[in-house]
Parts: sequence; C-alpha cells; structure tokens
Amino acid sequence: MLSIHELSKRRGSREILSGISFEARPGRVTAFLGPNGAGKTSTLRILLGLDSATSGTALVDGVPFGRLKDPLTKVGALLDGSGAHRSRTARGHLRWLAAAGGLPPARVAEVLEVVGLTNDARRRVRGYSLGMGRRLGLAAALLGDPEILILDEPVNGLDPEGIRWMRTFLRDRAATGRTVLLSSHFLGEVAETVDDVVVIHHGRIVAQGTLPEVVGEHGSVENAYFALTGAPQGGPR
Ligand SMILES: Nc1ncnc2c1ncn2[C@@H]1O[C@H](COP(=O)(O)OP(=O)(O)OP(=O)(O)O)[C@@H](O)[C@H]1O
Repeated sequence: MLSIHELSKRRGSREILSGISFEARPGRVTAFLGPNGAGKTSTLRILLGLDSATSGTALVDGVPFGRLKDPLTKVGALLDGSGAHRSRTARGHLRWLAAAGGLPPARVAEVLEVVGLTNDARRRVRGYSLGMGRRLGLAAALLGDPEILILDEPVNGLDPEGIRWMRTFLRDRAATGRTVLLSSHFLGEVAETVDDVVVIHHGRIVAQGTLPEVVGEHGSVENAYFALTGAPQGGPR
C-alpha cells in the first residue's frame, strides 16, 4: 500500500505540491494523471526517497522508502529512461543490479524473458530504441519481484504491441494482489487498464476515486480529464 498524506513541496518561492493525499492499494492499478508540470514525477520521486517533501508524508506500507528493510522486494520503480549506461549490455546492467541488491543471478534471465528482451540481452544499450529502453527499465524494476510497482509513463515509447503487452502485464500484477501506481498521458490506455484514478493539477489533487467514480457523468476519462484540468482540447496548455 502506498499512502501519501498532506504532501507539500516547495522549490524556491514556488509550491509545486500542495497538501496532496491519496492511496494506491494492493490488487489495484492506480493511474496518476495530470498535465505537464502538474507534479506527478515530483510526487513519485518523493515516494521513492529520491527527493524530500517540505511537509507531509509519503509511505510504503507505513514507512518512508528509505527505512524499508528490503526495498528491492518491496518496491520496483521505473522513472526516466532505462537507467543503464549506454556502453553496457542489458544483461550486464541487470547482472550488476542483481549483485548489488543481493538477488540471485538467475533472476536476470527471468526478467529479460518477462519483458521480451531475451534476444537483445547481449546488445549494448546505446543501440536500443526508446521502447526497448523502457522494457529494460521495467526489467530492472522487476528484479526483486516486488509487491509494489511505481511506473512513470510506462507506455511511453512502446509500440502498439508493447502497449497491449504492458496492459496485460499490469493487470496480471494487480490480479496477484500486488500494487501498481503509474503516471500516464495516454488517457485511452488508462481507461482500459486501471481501477483507480488520481488527477493532479497545479500541484493539487482535483479528483480521485475508482475509474467509474472519476469518469462520472463526463462519459469518458478523456472528457473528465479535460473538465478537471481545464486543459484546452486539441492542444497544449
Ligand atoms: N529539479 C527541479 N527544479 C525546479 N523545479 C522543478 C524541478 N523538477 C520539477 N520542477 C517543477 O515542478 C513542477 C512539477 O514538475 P513534475 O516534473 O513533477 O511534473 P509532471 O506532472 O511529472 O510533468 P510531466 O507530465 O511533464 O512529466 C513543474 O512546475 C516543474 O517545472
């Protein structure tokens, strides 16, 4: 379970997160939606202990990420890019991560298989496409077979087959009782994949609930999103 409570973050004179609260629960896929600059990545970074909050709490099963006893088996995260040095092979990168995290080397072949990179595992990451890099980042997040996945824009760069694969993969994770929190700009995709929705706008939560609750009378996630964020349809803000 991920619990964010009254989280605020100030950068200089700007408050980029203002008292946000929400939860991502086991057995459910939760989408974190909002326009560019709304505060999604900032929130996820605080959850993962990569940044600090000005006030409030962001807890993983009741404790801050930094105090987790076994973080790799508790939380897997995918933020920007693959996380691998360009001169490394995917296999080399994952082996290094597994060794650093005290995980069995056999996990490397398993996660490469899960994300569909087995045949490209010995290639250097510099030759990877954007989508292959995302798959490698996901493989790294899965090394510890974590209870919780935190994914920033997981379908970014994936082709249609990859998007469909990701949808099934995330649904399967939730079906086994795991927690999935993802940020996304792909509203149609969200409608097909998630159980719960949290919408953030200018650093404030403007809606949260189950997918049907948030869609409400708007008819679609897309309509609800535009109504809640005031973003003009058909162009950037
Ligand atoms: N390192 C930083 N220094 C200063 N301001 C930052 C920094 N990182 C983010 N911000 C600001 O914080 C706000 C929230 O940014 P954040 O990246 O969390 O938004 P986001 O919702 O993830 O956006 P996107 O959809 O574009 O990824 C923005 O106004 C951004 O300019």
